[in-house]
Amino acid sequence: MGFPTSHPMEYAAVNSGNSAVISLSASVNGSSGGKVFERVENGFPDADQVNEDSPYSGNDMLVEESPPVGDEDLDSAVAPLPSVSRSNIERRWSDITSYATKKKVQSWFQLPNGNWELGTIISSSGTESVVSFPEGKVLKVNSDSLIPANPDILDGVDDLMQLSYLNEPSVLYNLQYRYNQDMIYTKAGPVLVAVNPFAEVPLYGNDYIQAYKNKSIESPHVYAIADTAIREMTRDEVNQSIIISGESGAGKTVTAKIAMQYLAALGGGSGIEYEILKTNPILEAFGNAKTLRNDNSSRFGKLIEIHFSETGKISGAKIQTCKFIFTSEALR
Ligand SMILES: Nc1ncnc2c1ncn2[C@@H]1O[C@H](COP(=O)(O)OP(=O)(O)OP(=O)(O)O)[C@@H](O)[C@H]1O
Repeated sequence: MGFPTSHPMEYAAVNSGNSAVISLSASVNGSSGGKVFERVENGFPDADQVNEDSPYSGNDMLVEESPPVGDEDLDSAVAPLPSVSRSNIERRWSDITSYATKKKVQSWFQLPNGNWELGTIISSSGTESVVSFPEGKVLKVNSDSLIPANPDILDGVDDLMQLSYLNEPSVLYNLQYRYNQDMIYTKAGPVLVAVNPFAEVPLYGNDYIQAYKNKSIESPHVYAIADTAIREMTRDEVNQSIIISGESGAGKTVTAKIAMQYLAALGGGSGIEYEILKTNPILEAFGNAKTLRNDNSSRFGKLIEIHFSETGKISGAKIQTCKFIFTSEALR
């Protein structure tokens, strides 16, 4: 299976980074403060709970050596490795390849052109492994260059933290798997990763806003992030911030507008929300320009403060802009 390069997709991450900021401020007791996120779990099983086959287990591994064989007899071909004993944690964690071999799972291998290719290890002899790739290609590769792939059952998980193996090709594969089904949003713990579809996707509008408001839908979405922010602001009486970051053309401005639409739908009523939304075209008229990466590239940073009254309704807004200092690359 072919796979794009290490950086196949542009993305914007909501709640991480440093480009556009939407700040929600509650008007209660003058309290203020940013959102404090919980620590991200690493997604690996508890060391006490894993079985003895796992690379996370504290037990030494003992496997035997045998010559490599062909594709046709995978069951008997897999597993033979020289006897090794591992005594420290560092070696244990780095020895995922032999675990993969033993478990007959697939591994990622990076081709010279940067693409990741998913293959099946058919034999391994210490430092070298024979890997079979799609279309009958078989390569002998350095075992250290193999990166474990996740089982098929984890394809397209909502949250990258659910992946057993959290590595670059697995993350890219999962994002692409979801993207192919118009699921452009994926969680990475408290962070939302958005892959720019550069096309209309059926994920927005009143029906979706109502669904996220009623919590009848749980898929990762900017609406869900905005919903959490507004609810936590109301509940804890603490100001909230949504930080949207990504490279030029990743979709930060569009993402900010989507978040503002949700906030306007939930906190609207007085009509002021429409005035806030209407500031976007005016700011863009003066501050955007066409570049190689983006036909409508913001040439300034934005801090949008949305103020809420005690009843949870939007009472005002303040938009601050700041100049960017561009490198020659970014100006193209
Ligand atoms: N959710 C989305 N759905 C459809 N198209 C999108 C979406 N997000 C971004 N796009 C497309 O990508 C283009 C670039 O997005 P946007 O202007 O938001 O990027 P940006 O990260 O703000 O870029 P810059 O930093 O250059 O201002 C948009 O004009 C739009 O065509």
